[in-house]
Amino acid sequence: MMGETTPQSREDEAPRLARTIVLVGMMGAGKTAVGRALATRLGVEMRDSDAEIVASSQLSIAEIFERYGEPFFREKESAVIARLLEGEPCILSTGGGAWMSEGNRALLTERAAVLWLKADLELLWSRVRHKTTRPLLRTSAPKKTLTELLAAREPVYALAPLSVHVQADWSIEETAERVLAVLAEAGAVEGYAR
Ligand SMILES: Nc1ncnc2c1ncn2[C@@H]1O[C@H](COP(=O)(O)OP(=O)(O)O)[C@@H](O)[C@H]1O
Ligand SMILES: O=C(O)C1=C[C@@H](OP(=O)(O)O)[C@@H](O)[C@H](O)C1
Ligand SMILES: [Mg+2]
Repeated sequence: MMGETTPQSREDEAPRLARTIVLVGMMGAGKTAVGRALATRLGVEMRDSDAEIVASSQLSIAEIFERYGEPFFREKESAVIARLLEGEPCILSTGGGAWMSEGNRALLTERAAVLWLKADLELLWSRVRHKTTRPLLRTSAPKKTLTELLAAREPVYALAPLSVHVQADWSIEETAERVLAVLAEAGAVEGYAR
């Protein structure tokens, strides 16, 4: 009968990505964790530019910075992002510095739906302070370094077309739901019903 929803047609109406969804934002904002939850929620692949670089080089991010320096890491990061954008639409979590490159911004803006996970300093600090995995914070005053990085980068993150201001009392799942709602509103995810 017309208008009746069969199981098959419901399946056809499952949320669908119009383009790859890219999460940008500071270290500790939750790009990797929320990206993973988002991908599970949508039933699509989740890729993380840092994880791709680690897998292909067989070195940790910290080791890459130590041995070859940040410019080398940034080259790899840009190459990984360009390669992943060639594939099927997916969730792509970037490293915090990826969006600082004008070339990356141009490519991502053209080819993907970019969402900034905005987070305040104290929340970021609470999430990164006990980790040793982020070479840029291996300074004598890491909180000051994080503060300065945030101040320098925030105007650039603000160029992202979409954003969600994450809150300390949101779970990873709840954050993913809120991100999804913003993406659906922007038309980046089709067929999403809460
Ligand atoms: N509600 C939350 N949203 C995002 N991350 C959270 C949350 N609660 C705890 N975390 C933790 O914060 C840390 C930083 O998250 P991560 O996804 O690595 O950030 P990023 O990739 O943006 O640097 C991880 O250990 C993550 O599990
Ligand atoms: O902000 C940055 O410049 C970086 C963030 C890290 O990723 P996360 O943002 O996922 O921690 C990682 O790419 C590298 O340590 C550099
Ligand atoms: Mg990450």
